[in-house]
Amino acid sequence: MTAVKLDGVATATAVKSELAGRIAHLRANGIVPGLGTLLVGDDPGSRSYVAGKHRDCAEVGIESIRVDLPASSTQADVMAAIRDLNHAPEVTGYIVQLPLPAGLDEHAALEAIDPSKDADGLHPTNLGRLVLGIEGELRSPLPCTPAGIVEMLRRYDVPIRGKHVTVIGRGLTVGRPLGLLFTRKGLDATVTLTHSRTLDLAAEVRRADIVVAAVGVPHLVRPDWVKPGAAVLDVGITRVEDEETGKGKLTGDVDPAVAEVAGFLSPNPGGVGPMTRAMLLANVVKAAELKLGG
Ligand SMILES: Nc1nc(=O)c2c([nH]1)NC[C@@H]1CN(c3ccc(C(=O)N[C@@H](CCC(=O)O)C(=O)O)cc3)C=[N+]21
Repeated sequence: MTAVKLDGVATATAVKSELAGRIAHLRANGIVPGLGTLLVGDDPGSRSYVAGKHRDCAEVGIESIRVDLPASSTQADVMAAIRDLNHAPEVTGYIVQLPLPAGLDEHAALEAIDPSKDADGLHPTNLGRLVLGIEGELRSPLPCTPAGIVEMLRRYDVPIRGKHVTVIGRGLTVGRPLGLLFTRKGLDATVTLTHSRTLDLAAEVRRADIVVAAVGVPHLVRPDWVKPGAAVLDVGITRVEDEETGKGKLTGDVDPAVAEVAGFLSPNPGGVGPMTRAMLLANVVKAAELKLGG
């Protein structure tokens, strides 16, 4: 058996083309959506992610505003930049690129974001609304990677209700909010949220209909861990050296041989990453529509 590929590039393209129409409607009504990014320091990975977000915005008609601070910035510098973004009228939503350089307080930075401009859905108010599980159309942004995973599963008609989901990793941006999202009314999955102290990870993965691996351990998930036919989403990414060429390359958390057992598998790169970026754009559009009163 070979798994159906959960194609994040194609699915993100579909999401973006749907957003383009909504953006045109906003602009016709005098609202120009604008995404701000705050990048502190010069980590090459973070720089390239931020550059990608600005390219995505240009593609769909969202303005983008880039704020870059040096690695030597103090907490006060970061907080001042956040205050400016909160007040900038052309910025309808923004993100603080994580991780911040060592020594800076990420929680303080996230808490200072105006929740109505929180394009990542990581402000405590928005995470709190996710915990509260407000029914119906959610009026607050969802964290982008969890939202992208659910959107991808929906578009491939992968059943979720009543299914067993095993999430590997309890981090702020993926595992922790994903557990909350999958167990909400309407999605109704049963979730096992695992982490580095889980005693028998293989057993927790074997019982899952949907596996989400978000830890950054290359090829952690082995084919003999996966229930035949399960959907496997490979989120974690690690830069490793290619043994033959000596060049850097990206490796996911899932052994590629899992494709022989799984029913659905997201490649990495080309899977959840592009969906994360598409959902960031969706959050910006949603926030701008709320401004319009939609
Ligand atoms: N405030 C904040 N919000 C984030 O959403 C956030 C963050 N900080 N810090 C870092 C992580 C990581 N992240 C990725 C998004 C897309 C790809 C992506 O599109 N990757 C491509 C490959 C890109 C490449 O080649 O480097 C792919 O999977 O196909 C990767 C990683 C968002 N993050």
